[in-house]
Amino acid sequence: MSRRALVRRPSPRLADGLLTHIDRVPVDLDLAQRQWEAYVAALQAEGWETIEVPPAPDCPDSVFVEDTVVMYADLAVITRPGADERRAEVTGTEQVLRDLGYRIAHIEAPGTLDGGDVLKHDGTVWVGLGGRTNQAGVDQLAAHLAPLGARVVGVPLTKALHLKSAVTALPDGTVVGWADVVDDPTVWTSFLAVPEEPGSHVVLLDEATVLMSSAAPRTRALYEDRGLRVVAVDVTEFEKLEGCVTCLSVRLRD
Ligand SMILES: CN(C)C(=N)NCCC[C@H](N)C(=O)O
Repeated sequence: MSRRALVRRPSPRLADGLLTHIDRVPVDLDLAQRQWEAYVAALQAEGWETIEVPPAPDCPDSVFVEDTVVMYADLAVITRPGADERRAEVTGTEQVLRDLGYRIAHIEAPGTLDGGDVLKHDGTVWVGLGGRTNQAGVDQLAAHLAPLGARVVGVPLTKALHLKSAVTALPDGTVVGWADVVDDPTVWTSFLAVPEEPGSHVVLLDEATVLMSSAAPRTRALYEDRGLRVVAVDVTEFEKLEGCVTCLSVRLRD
């Protein structure tokens, strides 16, 4: 199986990115650029080929490329972001995926859907509803993915920006989350509350390895005790903009 991931370098306007649940604090652009390069290098060191979506310098949040598409098998569902300010970001992602040979579908108005609201594991696709994603967006995603055998489940989300701001899944399907912002943990048969907010976001690099923020050392230890290998990266400048490790890439598996 080839392992490729989309990434998009930070805009010079990164510091103007949208904020919903946290207060604005100064962002160090040079540090953000170095952290992004280290994030890309970490993916590459783990055997992932990275493909850059052309930069979108006028879009402050464009580094958060995860929000522009939902990948499922050979299908790329291009999103319609819930924030007007982010709508222009999808064009570059669509072009790259088209050139790579993926089938393309779109979320259309009145639907809205952000990739950060979509958590996939083993044929089930949970979609956070209540922030950037609406019911029409969930319904359209379900229609696009049904022929591929996916089961799409809308889940309430009122306390965090995106579903993956609140929960992600470990390789064994355990859903890990920061309990304060999880509306209903009973959605998942196996839910594990983690001791630090940045620890609730993992990117699966392979069946035994996760990428996570270095700002959650106790959660890292918890994952290592479960037998996982952890790759940790500094993403402080993106965390200041309500981003996390998942938002900075889109994994393509085929
Ligand atoms: C899982 N997460 C959090 C994401 N996929 N995206 C983060 C986007 C942050 C951006 N400032 C915004 O407000 O859109």
